Amino acid sequence: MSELKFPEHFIESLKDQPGFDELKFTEVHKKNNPPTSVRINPNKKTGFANTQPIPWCKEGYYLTERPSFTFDPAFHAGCYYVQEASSMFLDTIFRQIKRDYDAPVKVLDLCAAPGGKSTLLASAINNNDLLVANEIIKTRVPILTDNLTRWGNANVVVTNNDPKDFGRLPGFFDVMVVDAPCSGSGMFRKDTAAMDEWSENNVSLCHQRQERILADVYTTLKEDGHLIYSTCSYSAEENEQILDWLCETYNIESVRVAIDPSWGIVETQSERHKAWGYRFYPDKVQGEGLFAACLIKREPALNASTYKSKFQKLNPKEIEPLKKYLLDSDSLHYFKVGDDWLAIPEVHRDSMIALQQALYIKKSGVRIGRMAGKDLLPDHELAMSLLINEDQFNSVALDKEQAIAYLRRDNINNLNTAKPGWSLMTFENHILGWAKLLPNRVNNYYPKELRILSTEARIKSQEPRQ
Ligand SMILES: C[S@@+](CC[C@H](N)C(=O)[O-])C[C@H]1O[C@@H](n2cnc3c(N)ncnc32)[C@H](O)[C@@H]1O
Repeated sequence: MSELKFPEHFIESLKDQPGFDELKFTEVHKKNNPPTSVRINPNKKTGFANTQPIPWCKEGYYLTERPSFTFDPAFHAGCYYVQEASSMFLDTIFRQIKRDYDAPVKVLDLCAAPGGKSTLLASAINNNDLLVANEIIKTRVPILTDNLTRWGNANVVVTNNDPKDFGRLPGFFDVMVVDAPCSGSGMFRKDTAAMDEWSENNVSLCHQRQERILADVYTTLKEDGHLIYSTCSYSAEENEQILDWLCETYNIESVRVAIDPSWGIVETQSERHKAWGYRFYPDKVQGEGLFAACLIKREPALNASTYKSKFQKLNPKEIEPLKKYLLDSDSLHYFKVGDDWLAIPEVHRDSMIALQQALYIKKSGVRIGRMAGKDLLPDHELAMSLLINEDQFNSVALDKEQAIAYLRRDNINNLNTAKPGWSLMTFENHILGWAKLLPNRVNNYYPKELRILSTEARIKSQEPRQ
């Protein structure tokens, strides 16, 4: 057991919290062996040896050991996401409330980078639903877009906005997930450095910021729409007290989530309004600290603004040559950004018009590529997308060594059997990206910014942090 010193006043501040067991909580932090868990992409399935299902998430699994994710091509193909198990509880909440909606839903993930909850939501929604994943901090947007590009869903938009910008879209969303920035105590076991930043004062500052974020974004939720609120903090100020503040400030009701007692999750109620909350303690569940709650807005939203299309009028002749590269190509809306062609399911056309005018969009639907004469210069997003019509492209099956060389953006020659031209590089039937095969060499088009560097830093950064 290693030396462990919690920040001053931390343990005292938790003493009266429901379900808090000081002895067991301290022991589990001393042992410091957090479980490794992954969530499988249901559309790009892959397998792991020796797994155990995570009971509150359909596609979540504990692994008995931590493999080198960096050197696993299936990771880069978007076959799974490395995610802390407690965070996957969103799956239980979302699937439960989704049953109340007959029509397609629009979902906002407000604090989305690096994309753990967004990729979970992308798998839980249907094709006619839409996910908007937003991140306020510009430097954190690329990791979010990369993770969602790998995941492959076409009905996803990534934005880079301040929560108050969503005031331009009153009553737009049916479901809003606010995975708020917090004091981070729930991550102490995995990230002991987080302990240095913890203080009672920081908890109060986080509480104020959480109220501000929720107040800024509240109008974008529809009447009878659901708000899912979560933190990775144990402090009541950031959790149950936020629920009481919401109930006092708005006409909003708490939703009780059905959980199985064997899961070890502690159900709590806020002091004044008895709003339901769900606490994860690492001595009771196989996972890190988390708090989650679900509420439903019971007041009319302001009238939605109307937005007129800014899309260029397109000549159907221009779109025709693109269609063969995509599955379900007649059900898509095509548009151009600069010289690049993009596509999103046609059902989201009006939503795209509103989003384009209200927000700063960083990614929408699938970037297909650009036409050079009659030829398509295909984009990496197309290769990763679930919409790609693979029959239209040559592909080369790489062995593990070649796949890693490709993902490093090294030279990959000796592809003797391959035909010249654009070709998909695959590993065990999973697409990794593009290469252009020339008679005497191979041009590697794997995006430079995604290439494997020799450390594991990139993969670790996929997991949620503050
Ligand atoms: C807990 S993390 C989100 C983790 C993410 N939901 C996931 O599952 O991968 C909180 C996010 O909120 C963002 N954030 C920080 N300050 C914010 C603010 N004032 N408004 C909105 N988001 C903020 C952070 O940049 C961070 O990406």
